[in-house]
Amino acid sequence: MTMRLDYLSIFPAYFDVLDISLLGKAAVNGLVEVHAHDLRDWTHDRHRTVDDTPCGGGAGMVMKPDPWGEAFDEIIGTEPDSSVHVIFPSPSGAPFTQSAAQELSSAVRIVFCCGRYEGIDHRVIDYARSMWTVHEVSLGDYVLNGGEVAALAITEAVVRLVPGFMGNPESLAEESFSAGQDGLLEYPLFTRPVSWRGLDVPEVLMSGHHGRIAKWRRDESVRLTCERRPDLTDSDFGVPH
Ligand SMILES: Nc1ccccc1-c1cnco1
Repeated sequence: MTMRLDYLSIFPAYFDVLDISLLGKAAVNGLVEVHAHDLRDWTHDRHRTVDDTPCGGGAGMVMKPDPWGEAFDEIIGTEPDSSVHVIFPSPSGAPFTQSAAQELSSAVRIVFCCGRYEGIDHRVIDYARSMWTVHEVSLGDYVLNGGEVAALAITEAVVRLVPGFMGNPESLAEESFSAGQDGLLEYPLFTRPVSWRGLDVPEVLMSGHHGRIAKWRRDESVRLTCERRPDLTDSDFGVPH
C-alpha cells in the first residue's frame, strides 16, 4: 500500500527536502509518493493573489478561500471521501501526539494545507470537514510563520511508522512516547569510548548484568520524566515499582 502525501503551500520548495534521507528512500521503494503544489497555480490575476484584508478589521492578511477550493477540486476531487486525511497545521489546533502519528500512519492519503499570513479563511476548513477527515493540529505553544515546517515534522513522525519504512521496527518500541516506554521519556544513551574527556559511561551499563541495567534504565526514565515532564506523570510514576 502506497501512502500519497500532498502539500499545498505558497512555498512548495520547502518540501524538496523530502527527496533525501529515509523519506527519499521510502519514495523510491514505493512506500510513499510525495506531491508538492504551489497554491498560486490556482489564482487567476496578474499578481497571483492569495490573500486579502480580514473581514471585521484587524492586523495582517487572511488567505482567500477561492484558490484553496480550486486546488482541492483538482488535487483531491469534488466527491466526499472520509479516507482522505486533510491536515491544517495551526497554532489553534489540537496538540499533535504520537498516537495521532500512529493513527495517520495507516492512511492512504494525507493532504497538508500550509497556511501563511494570519491564517486561512475559516470556510476552507469548514468545507474540507464536509468532504474529508480533517485534523487541525498544533506542534506546540509557539508561533511559526506558516504551516510548512509543522507539515514536515508531522510527515516525519507519521511516515517513520509506516510498516516497512524503518529498517529495524524494533527500534520504534524503545523511543520516548512510544507505547513500549509506558509513556516515559527515554533513558540516557551511551556508546564507546567508555571514557571520554574525563566523562565515563555509567558502570552499570558495562556490568553485563541485564537485570541491573534494566532497573537503571527504568529509574532514569522515571527520574527524567518527573523532572522534565510532570504533565506526563501520574501518581504511579513517582513511586518506583
Ligand atoms: N504558528 C503557526 C502558524 C501557521 C501554521 C502553524 C503554526 C503552528 C503549528 N504548531 C504551532 O504553531
